[in-house]
Amino acid sequence: MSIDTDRVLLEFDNLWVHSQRTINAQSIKNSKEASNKISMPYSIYQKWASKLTADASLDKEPSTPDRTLISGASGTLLSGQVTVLTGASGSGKSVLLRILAGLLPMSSGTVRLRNDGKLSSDYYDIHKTAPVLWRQQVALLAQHPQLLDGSVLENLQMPYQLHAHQSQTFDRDWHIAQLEHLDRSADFLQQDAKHLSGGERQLVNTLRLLQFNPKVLLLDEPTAALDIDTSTQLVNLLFNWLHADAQRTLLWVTHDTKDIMPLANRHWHMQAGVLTADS
Ligand SMILES: Nc1ncnc2c1ncn2[C@@H]1O[C@H](COP(=O)(O)OP(=O)(O)OP(=O)(O)O)[C@@H](O)[C@H]1O
Repeated sequence: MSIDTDRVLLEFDNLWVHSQRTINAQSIKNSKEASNKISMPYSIYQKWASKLTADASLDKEPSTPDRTLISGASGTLLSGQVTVLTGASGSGKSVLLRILAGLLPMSSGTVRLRNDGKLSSDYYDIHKTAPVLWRQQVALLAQHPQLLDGSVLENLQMPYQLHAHQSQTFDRDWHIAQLEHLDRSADFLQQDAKHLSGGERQLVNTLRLLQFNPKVLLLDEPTAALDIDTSTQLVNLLFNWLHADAQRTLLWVTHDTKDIMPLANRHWHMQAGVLTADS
């Protein structure tokens, strides 16, 4: 299948992100219009959109000076590959991931995702794609997962109530097969999410994302708070997912250069908002 590997799945070009000024009247108007069009986006999108409305003074200059968070970042994510992103705290790694996931507005630049569907364009453009559609394909796994009250099963099924996933069917057998890889029986589905350990919460959060088959998975230090065994299980889960389909890619932010770096195909580094790639 060499024809399918090393293809560009996602590319971003000349991304600039500034604090404050990125939140302007036009970006709010665009986000509201996009939100209206898709009728029921993820709650995180709604929270973000309402925060923009509450925080931003639409036609006024920002009250604090502009700060450049990302300076002209460009890069490509290739199919079947793991790209590791390192950098000091505060260098802009999480900001880059949230931009690529469509969770933060950028000041300028482009992000494009390969489209193998029957639409006329070969790529989805982040600026022209409904956020909920974008996030189905470019998913962000954060360090601290948010679970709802209820069982593991209810947490996994919850996204199917959203408009975006109403045409899809929850696949219990797929989850049970994944749980077997994680040394857990089907009984795990009935556990109360409130009583899960931090590691178990992360596993549930990961399954909740993977069940929708994203093409691009953005990982923001997902193993940072986990013990070694759970961390190993999560890494195995993520690599099984990556290798199950040639049209997938991982971008992995980590400070753990000992365990994760040897698994990487490529290494990027962020320093004060400037992204560089090892040759
Ligand atoms: N929405 C935002 N608006 C303004 N500034 C932000 C926003 N999000 C992050 N920042 C700032 O951008 C800088 C980079 O933050 P970021 O979270 O990307 O760092 P990081 O490299 O992921 O660090 P760490 O390794 O500690 O997680 C920080 O100074 C942070 O305060």
